[in-house]
Amino acid sequence: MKNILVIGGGSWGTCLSKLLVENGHKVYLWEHNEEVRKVIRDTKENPKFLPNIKLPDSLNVVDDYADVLENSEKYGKIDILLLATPTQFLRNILKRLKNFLNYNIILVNVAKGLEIATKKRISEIIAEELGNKPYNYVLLAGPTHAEEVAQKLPSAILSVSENEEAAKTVQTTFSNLYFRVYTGTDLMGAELAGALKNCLAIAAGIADGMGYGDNTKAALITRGINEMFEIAKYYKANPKTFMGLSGLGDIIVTCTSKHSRNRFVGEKLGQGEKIEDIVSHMNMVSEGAETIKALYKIIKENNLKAPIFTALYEVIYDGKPVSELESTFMSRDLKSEFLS
Ligand SMILES: NC(=O)c1ccc[n+]([C@@H]2O[C@H](COP(=O)([O-])OP(=O)(O)OC[C@H]3O[C@@H](n4cnc5c(N)ncnc54)[C@H](O)[C@@H]3O)[C@@H](O)[C@H]2O)c1
Ligand SMILES: O=P(O)(O)OC[C@H](O)CO
Repeated sequence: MKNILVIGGGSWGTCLSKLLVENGHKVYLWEHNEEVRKVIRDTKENPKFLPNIKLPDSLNVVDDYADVLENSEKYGKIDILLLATPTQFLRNILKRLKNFLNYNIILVNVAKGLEIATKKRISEIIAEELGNKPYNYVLLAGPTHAEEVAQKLPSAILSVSENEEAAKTVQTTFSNLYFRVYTGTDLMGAELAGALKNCLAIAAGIADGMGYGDNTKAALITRGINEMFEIAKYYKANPKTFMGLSGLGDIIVTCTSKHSRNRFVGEKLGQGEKIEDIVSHMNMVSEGAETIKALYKIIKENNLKAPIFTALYEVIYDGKPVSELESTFMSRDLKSEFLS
């Protein structure tokens, strides 16, 4: 049995808290939104972020994560700290959290994105903010929508870390008969794959929203993966990771699922809605709509060949019509499939 503190009670943090309690661990959940915290505590449900799912009675909802880390005699020593906070909010959490990390802890992150202001990956943000605090960083990423995991529908995910022992500890802590965890070591590849697939899912959603068929979407996704390889090459990430659970697996689910927030944003864009209106009516986060801002800068500054991602940014934020995505995709010079 492990003592686990979850920071972030959105869909995924709530779902994983449930799973961890079911796996026999003691779980403390802190959620940013005070009203949501109260509702989870009082009703053992999270209707805002994970509706129609009963949460275990023994899930502990806390009002301050710092209190849990500071009072080990009351809560027990925390073994694993699970960060389930969207990318753009993470740095602020870390700035406070670092004051309470005083022994070696496993830090598991489940967010997938790049920080807009710095273009950094989450492991870089964490390293920057935590400095020389002792921790082992693990990313848990793969094709896992909270709505399905919470219903115990069989799912698989990757526990990836530069520290293999930490990845294995996370594997055994989270695995059960409906949640199969594999281990890996290519942290950068998995981080990039998770961040970029959210952008690709918006493009796939645009194709849905514009009324195109399965052929169009399959072609768009495949050519998008080709652009992801270009970006992986720039980062010197292992392209094999892009074909694993955190890459292809998550691309399939996010580009096709009715649960995907990123695909949904694309669908609405494809139907002619504006990004501000779409996101302001969503409870939940679309990481891709934020990450594309950082990705666009990376593509431009480094002259990377990524016409789909470039057109996607320009459609969302530069006022170009959604038809721009189609013309970028279909009307460029004809060429061989693999150029390099
Ligand atoms: N939902 C899923 O199925 C799923 C699966 C895998 C990974 N993820 C990733 O997990 C991360 C968390 O997403 P989610 O789906 O659990 O969240 P969500 O979209 O369901 O909810 C948004 C969360 O952000 C919090 N938030 C809003 N403003 C904040 C602020 N200023 N500071 C801190 N927190 C704030 C909300 O309180 C809430 O917890 C994202 O990176 C997402 O891509 C989600
Ligand atoms: O709902 P999305 O599009 O944010 O995707 C959530 C997860 O990353 C799926 O694995």
